[in-house]
Amino acid sequence: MASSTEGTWESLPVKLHEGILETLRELRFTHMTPVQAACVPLFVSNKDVAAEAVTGSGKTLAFVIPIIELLLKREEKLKKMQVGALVITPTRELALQISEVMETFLRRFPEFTQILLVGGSNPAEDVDRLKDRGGNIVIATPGRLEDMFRRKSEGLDLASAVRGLDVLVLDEADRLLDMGFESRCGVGSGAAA
Ligand SMILES: Nc1ncnc2c1ncn2[C@@H]1O[C@H](COP(=O)(O)OP(=O)(O)OP(=O)(O)O)[C@@H](O)[C@H]1O
Repeated sequence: MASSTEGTWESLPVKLHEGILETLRELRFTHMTPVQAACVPLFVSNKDVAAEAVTGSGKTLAFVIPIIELLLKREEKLKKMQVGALVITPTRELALQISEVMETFLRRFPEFTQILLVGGSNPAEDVDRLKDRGGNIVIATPGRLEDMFRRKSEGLDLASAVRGLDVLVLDEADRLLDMGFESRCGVGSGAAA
């Protein structure tokens, strides 16, 4: 378990949505970890954030909570095929972990859908899932994500879906860059962890 600080979630200068605070109480996460205390207020205030922290320091929540907060602040409701947040992470295991944490918090925000796009399954199934259910929050590994961007002939226009993106998170950005991600995608604003 991550080591926590003296700061409670309620003590942040930016007030978190009650639905998020309720989930935190349910998880018995009373205090923030240092990386959460440093990142959440900046991220929620629309600042670009780059964080470096050791494994197990609570990085996941440092971006999962701001993603939901920022999507809640949007003036226009996200449509089914509109991606508001994109999280790119180097491995399937990390993507799955992030998606599980996101799922826990989204239980109180059923208005947002999330989709996990990772290798190891038939890409045609991901195309169908995306076309069918859409995804306001996409959690992906780089290879499968790139593949989904090339599926326009199958009726999936992911490039248009990400046009109004509010948040981009590059999880384990150093590993993503080692994988050659930089040469394939333009990196926009958001967070790198
Ligand atoms: N504020 C908190 N209070 C108590 N436990 C927490 C808190 N934030 C996160 N945790 C727990 O600490 C553990 C580590 O958190 P997390 O997986 O987010 O770390 P991480 O830095 O992203 O790790 P990794 O580098 O493996 O991705 C998880 O079990 C998580 O549920």
